[in-house]
Amino acid sequence: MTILDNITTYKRKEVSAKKEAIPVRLLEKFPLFAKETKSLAEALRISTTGIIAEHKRRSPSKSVINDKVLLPEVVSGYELAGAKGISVLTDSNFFGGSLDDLLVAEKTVSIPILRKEFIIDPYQIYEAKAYGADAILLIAACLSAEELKQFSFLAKSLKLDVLLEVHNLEELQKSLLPNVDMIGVNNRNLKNFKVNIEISKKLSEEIPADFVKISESGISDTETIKDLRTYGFEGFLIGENFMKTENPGETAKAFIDKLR
Ligand SMILES: O=C(O)c1ccccc1NCC(=O)[C@H](O)[C@H](O)COP(=O)(O)O
Repeated sequence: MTILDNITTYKRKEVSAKKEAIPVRLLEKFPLFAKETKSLAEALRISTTGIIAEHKRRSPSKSVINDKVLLPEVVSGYELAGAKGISVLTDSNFFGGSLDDLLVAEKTVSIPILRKEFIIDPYQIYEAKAYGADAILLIAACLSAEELKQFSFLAKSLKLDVLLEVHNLEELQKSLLPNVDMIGVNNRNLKNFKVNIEISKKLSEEIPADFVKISESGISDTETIKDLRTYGFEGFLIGENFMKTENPGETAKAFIDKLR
């Protein structure tokens, strides 16, 4: 069993309980369901820095990263620092996040917000919309080719951008779909948690230019970003490197200033 197997098994139970508590027809009545979304992909395409800064309290690989800082301070600090998008982990069991985090982030910043979740059911896409997300993450390792097609279609019909995460060529090949805006290469091996930036570089040439290329995980210095840009990457998802510090917003600012 990998960590992804554990997470998705847990998610299936969680989602089935949530569907009972708040069915889709009620989610559709949430005020934010009618919100006009902002495109994360567009924001990255016109950006010179391309940072998506993540709110991440803890993780399976690192345990507690930072449970002291308050989310509004973190996300407003990220926006002030010049991040082009905010990623909010909404999983509670493994990452210490919540849908309330998404709501608070939506109220606090005006840049696009990615709901970082392990999506295994269309219900979670409706939930993302109802709680104010502008974009969702789909993970190729968790979904069949048919599910990727259906879930990305649903997201686009709700005006949400789609970031599709891959770890290898096989996953990439089933992910090049018309309703996908961004392809994210995850540098973290989810079997042993080792990070290897070479994975992004290796897969970069297989990603057609109509997708925004994003490199995810384990990025801790600006030299890596400058290098990844030469491979066509326009977005960089960074969590732990900012969150492990006392003031993630200030850390992000110093980081992003070096990229200008
Ligand atoms: O971060 C983990 O330990 C992890 C474990 C299992 C599944 C997913 C995991 N992380 C989710 C992410 O995609 C990262 O939070 C994101 O790419 C940022 O990574 P980092 O900059 O290394 O915090």
